[in-house]
Amino acid sequence: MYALLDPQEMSRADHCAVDAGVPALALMEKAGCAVADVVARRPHATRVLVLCGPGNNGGDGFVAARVLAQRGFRVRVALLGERGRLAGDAAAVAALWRGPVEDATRVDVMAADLIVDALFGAGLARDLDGAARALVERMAASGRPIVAVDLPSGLDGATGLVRGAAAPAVETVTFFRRKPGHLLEPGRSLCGKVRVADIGIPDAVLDLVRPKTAVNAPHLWEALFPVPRRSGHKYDRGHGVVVSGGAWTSGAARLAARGALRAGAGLVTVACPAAALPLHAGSYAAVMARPMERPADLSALLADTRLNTVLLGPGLGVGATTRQLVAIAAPGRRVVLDADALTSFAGAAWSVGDVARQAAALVITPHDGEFARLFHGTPEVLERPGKLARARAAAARLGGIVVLKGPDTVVAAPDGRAAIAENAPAYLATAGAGDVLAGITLGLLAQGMPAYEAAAAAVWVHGEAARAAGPGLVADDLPEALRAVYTRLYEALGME
Ligand SMILES: NC(=O)C1=CN([C@@H]2O[C@H](COP(=O)(O)OP(=O)(O)OC[C@H]3O[C@@H](n4cnc5c(N)ncnc54)[C@H](OP(=O)(O)O)[C@@H]3O)[C@@H](O)[C@H]2O)[C@@H](O)CC1
Ligand SMILES: Nc1ncnc2c1ncn2[C@@H]1O[C@H](COP(=O)(O)OP(=O)(O)O)[C@@H](O)[C@H]1O
Ligand SMILES: [K+]
Repeated sequence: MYALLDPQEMSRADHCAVDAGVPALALMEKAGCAVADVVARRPHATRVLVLCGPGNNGGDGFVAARVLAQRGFRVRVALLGERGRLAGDAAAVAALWRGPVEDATRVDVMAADLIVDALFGAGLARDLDGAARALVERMAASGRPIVAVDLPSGLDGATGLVRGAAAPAVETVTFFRRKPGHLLEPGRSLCGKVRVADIGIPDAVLDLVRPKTAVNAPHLWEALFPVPRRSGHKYDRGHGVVVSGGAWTSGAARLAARGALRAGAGLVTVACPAAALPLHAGSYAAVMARPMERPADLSALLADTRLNTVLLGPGLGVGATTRQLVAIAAPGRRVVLDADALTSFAGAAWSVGDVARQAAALVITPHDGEFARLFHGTPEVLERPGKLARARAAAARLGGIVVLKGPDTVVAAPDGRAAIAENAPAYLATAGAGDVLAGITLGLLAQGMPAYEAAAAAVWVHGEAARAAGPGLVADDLPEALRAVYTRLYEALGME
């Protein structure tokens, strides 16, 4: 359900299934039938044009065409490439198609109510160009509803990036499990509704394939989610510290502190310049505000070892003082770096690697801009194709957890595990939402949750809180909306 397989992993799953005795042709038949089922359920589609490519994606198209014709649809098939060059299972199923096979480079895409895009799927090997690209562009311009087989052709299943061109589908039928490209933008927006068809690959093959990417959902972290115990007290639930900027920029730290408390931290202290004290004290009475005029004041505050989890960044200011505060906070503590704390290390990712080595745990929560600044001059991270690979490379480079935010937030660990979020509504992109996320992460870390799971859980509950708050959301609503999310989670996790 939740595993995401890149094309290589999917190919391994396919081979494992065949080794276990499932005939490859049967997989293709089921795949094509699943596509036909989806097409048959679409409204007003009697004339169906199936565009088949030269590989097995095209094979699925031939099966779908045959099944739809048997069900009474008026089906035309057009092939990109020469029929004589079809091989293996694709050639076998093409031979079962009794109707004409048109030349896809010349076919009139407008003479159809619906187009089945079976040109390229997992085997996309390079950017589309020439006739293939022109065909995809004609398909995209046709305005006809498109049902994509496995992936919209031209979309890279591993990265979610478009290679040359891709036509937006109304529905995409994929097989066995979804692929990262179905969740990562722009892929997600191009796929339309994604349906996963069971084609007879046994779930047990996942034990052999061992995919490292998953949808971010409670299954990943619920076993480690901190649920209050009847016999517990607040000190069991950690003490988080938010390091705040001055009065004018203290809103970000206030949002973070609220997020941390609502996420279940036992206590939250804000360390701030004196001018910001009344603002913090008046925000949530439950937040404790402590004066911090100079970095030494933070050292003094953190001398109490119970304050073992610290967030730095939101509204903190960019520069040497922030770097100094990070250096004070990191040793032996669980640390979240966001916003200004990341920009303070622009082009110096190695320094953040040092922070990770000193800290008990490190989570960074950049958006794309902060990520690009931090890893400026680190091509082995920035030049990786796609958000998932970049986040993974960054986590490996730093030795810490990377939360690369956006509509498709990726959480990545140094060991290669990664989770992609799919529950964030578009209206979550609002000023201060990221500050609340950093605070929720702090709150979960303070409660002792392992860093990868804490970061993934924070992203998920943040998205759920946005949905619970609904359209018109402002960041201030998010900590309040967490209550409904926690109520459901605690119930599901069996709170005493
Ligand atoms: N795995 C499974 O369990 C199952 C998989 N199934 C299905 O198989 C699909 C994968 O099939 P696949 O591996 O044959 O690859 P596919 O996507 O058809 O493309 C390869 C062809 O495209 C060509 N080509 C590539 N890039 C190109 C470009 N830019 N421009 C032009 N040409 C390009 C490439 O040519 P070449 O690179 O060799 O020159 C080759 O001819 C998968 O998506 C699913 O639908 C199902 O049947 C159920 C079971
Ligand atoms: N298009 C989008 N759809 C859903 N969520 C989004 C989208 N764009 C951004 N987000 C989320 O909104 C939040 C914005 O955080 P950030 O960029 O740090 O903003 P701020 O600094 O204003 O808090 C992040 O949690 C991010 O994942
Ligand atoms: K396709």
